[in-house]
Amino acid sequence: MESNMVAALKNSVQNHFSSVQSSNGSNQAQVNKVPFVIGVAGGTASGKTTVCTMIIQQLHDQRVVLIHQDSFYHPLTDEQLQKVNDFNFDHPDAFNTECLLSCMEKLKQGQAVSIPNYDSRSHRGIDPPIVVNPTDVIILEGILILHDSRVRDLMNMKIFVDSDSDVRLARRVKRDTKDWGRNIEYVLDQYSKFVKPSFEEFVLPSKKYADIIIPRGSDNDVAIDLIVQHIHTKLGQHDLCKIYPNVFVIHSTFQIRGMHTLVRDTRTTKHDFVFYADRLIRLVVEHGLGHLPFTEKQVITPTGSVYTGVVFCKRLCGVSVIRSGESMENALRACCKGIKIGKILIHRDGKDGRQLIYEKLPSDIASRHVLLLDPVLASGNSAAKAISILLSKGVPESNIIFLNLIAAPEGIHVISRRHPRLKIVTSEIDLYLNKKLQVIPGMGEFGDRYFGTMM
Ligand SMILES: Nc1nc2c(ncn2[C@@H]2O[C@H](COP(=O)(O)OP(=O)(O)OP(=O)(O)O)[C@@H](O)[C@H]2O)c(=O)[nH]1
Ligand SMILES: O=P(O)(O)OC[C@H]1O[C@H](OP(=O)(O)OP(=O)(O)O)[C@H](O)[C@@H]1O
Ligand SMILES: O=c1cc[nH]c(=O)[nH]1
Repeated sequence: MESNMVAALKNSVQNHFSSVQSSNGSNQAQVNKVPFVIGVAGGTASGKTTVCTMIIQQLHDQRVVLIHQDSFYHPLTDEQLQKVNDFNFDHPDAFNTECLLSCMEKLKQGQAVSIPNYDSRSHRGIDPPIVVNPTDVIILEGILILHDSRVRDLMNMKIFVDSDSDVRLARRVKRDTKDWGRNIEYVLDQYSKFVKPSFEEFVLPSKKYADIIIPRGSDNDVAIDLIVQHIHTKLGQHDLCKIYPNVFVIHSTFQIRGMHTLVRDTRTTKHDFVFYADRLIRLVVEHGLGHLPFTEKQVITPTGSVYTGVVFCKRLCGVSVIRSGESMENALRACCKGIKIGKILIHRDGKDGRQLIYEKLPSDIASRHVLLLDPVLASGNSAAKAISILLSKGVPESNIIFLNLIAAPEGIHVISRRHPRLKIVTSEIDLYLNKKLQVIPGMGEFGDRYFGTMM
């Protein structure tokens, strides 16, 4: 599982790295979009194909491709063909999963692939193969598509279509006899000998990996609407937010891009840098606070009406990483009156080591939600050290919200992989980290620019 995830992440970073010389000679980032991959599994005749078709229809403004796991059946040998009635088409070994993985790898890298055109009458691939072009959304459909962890790891969303087994059997009998011209005895024999046992042994256990289970299959319009809405939201996000559900980038507007343009401009004066960095920090802090738990509360308004609202989470504190993180304290204090703020000082020790020099944290920090403050996430070494200190004090990982202004993909990978339950809230994700561990394009040394200590 880990290795595939790492491969997917490397691709994502490579995509960010891939740059071309534009006509005016400047270095222009060419970002290949990583496709959003949806897996749709379920028992035979559960309605997977119909669910996929409905999703595709509703995603009409996106480039979507549907890939069937059936295309990756191993072609039967002459010997197997002679005893085809004894062949188990419902066993994971019937599929060439290596071929599926290699096709997916290429598609994720933005390359077109030829997938086998499997013919279920001859039980072999026929010419010509099917050419699949890279798209924004790839839907992988098949009874056992959630069975192999390597295939699951490619997916951003896993769906299981859960239809009643009697309904499925009835549909299967009808389809196999009417559409495929099969003999009823063979259909029922195949069902009891292979389809049902394999469903119980392999298909049903894969349901636990699904993010969404659709009861009643394609009859469930509400579930399909929700799925499509979620896909639309995810497609509008940065690729890293698709990979890591706990990474949040504040919604970009021209106003925010304008502030970023100012803080990133090397000619910006210290005074303006502080002014615009503070404005951006305030937005990140407000956004981060939005990830804290709330409880419902009703109040009476001056018109005598009831307003149903929420109460802010009370048990929280800030922790700033000295020195740049201290620039975020004012914004947090302005939003949360009287909030306790702890401090951590980490010294750069060698290329990637970080050494704790000093910490002063609230004594009851373990029972608080922690807003960890550091405007730049570069290699992730400082953050990793700071987080390890918080965890050692008993703060649950899921209680930490790490707030920063800019984040490099490398830092996001390090922190999100190590701490999947922690949330990262940032205002922009940059392209990459250079050999000097500077964020590119970045904003230079934040602390020097903010505190005016530049040489
Ligand atoms: N007899 C026979 N069965 C096959 C062959 N290839 C696939 N199958 C069967 O096809 C089934 C997988 O397809 P289904 O999930 O029923 O097909 P589907 O049309 O995608 O189903 P839904 O869209 O969910 O209704 C497996 O249970 C296999 O037993 C074949 O060559 N011969
Ligand atoms: O992700 P990393 O590679 O660890 O880099 C990020 C760290 O670098 C900056 O601090 P710096 O060490 O420059 O200290 P400063 O805040 O005193 O400027 C920044 O504020 C982070 O703490
Ligand atoms: O680019 C970088 C990297 C680390 N710290 C910064 O302030 N800027």
